[in-house]
Amino acid sequence: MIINLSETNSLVGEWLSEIRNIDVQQDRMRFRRNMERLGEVAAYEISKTLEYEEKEITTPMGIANCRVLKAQPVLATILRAGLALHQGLLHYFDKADHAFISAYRKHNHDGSFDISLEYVSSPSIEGQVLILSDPMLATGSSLVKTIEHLEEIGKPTHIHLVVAIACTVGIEYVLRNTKANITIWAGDIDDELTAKGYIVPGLGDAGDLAFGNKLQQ
Ligand SMILES: O=P(O)(O)OC[C@H]1O[C@H](OP(=O)(O)OP(=O)(O)O)[C@H](O)[C@@H]1O
Ligand SMILES: O=c1cc[nH]c(=O)[nH]1
Repeated sequence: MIINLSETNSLVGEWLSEIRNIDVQQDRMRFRRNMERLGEVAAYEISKTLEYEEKEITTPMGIANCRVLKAQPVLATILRAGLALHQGLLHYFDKADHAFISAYRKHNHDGSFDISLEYVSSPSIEGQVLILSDPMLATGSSLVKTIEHLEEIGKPTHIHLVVAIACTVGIEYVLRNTKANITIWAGDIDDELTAKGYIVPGLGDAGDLAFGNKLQQ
């Protein structure tokens, strides 16, 4: 299932307009905070799809029947650009365990690139709901490689992918190359991808905007 959060009127549109805007996105703190806010809204929307159970809670005045999560999801993100989005999800799923994966584009001399995945730190994800965040779903190769790797650790019951901007071909690539039960929550979906793998209109380089330019690998 694919959910485009921009298809309904909400503050998501306002935040994305700032994240994309060349005159506003240079304000790194606002850029990161808007990513966090997207993560927060996605967390709330995803929370409606999870399983709950009744629990009796003692208040100073009596007993209240509350509906609480049956199990915490596991939150995972791809370093480094995913950190702000992840922080937003963490604000809401504040009892979750976390997985971190480092993936970056290693550029070849001919201009092509491979995804290099070097660091993985994960709790058990077997039989759990996994929420994997990454601001950009461009070619989809980072997410596919990450999911392949995480699935060697354990098979989640469901994977929620949270992305700020997804590209149509990238979504198709992810859905074609993973067997997992996946829901994609996208802030917005763009149609064009450049030969260098950048989304158009997109937002530019999410990692650099959040944390500064990196040296080319
Ligand atoms: O769908 P793909 O084509 O794989 O591209 C998306 C990847 O690109 C960005 O990371 P980037 O390589 O810029 O690394 P960074 O986090 O270090 O900035 C982004 O955070 C994704 O992980
Ligand atoms: O458009 C894109 C594609 C990949 N990574 C980014 O940061 N931006």
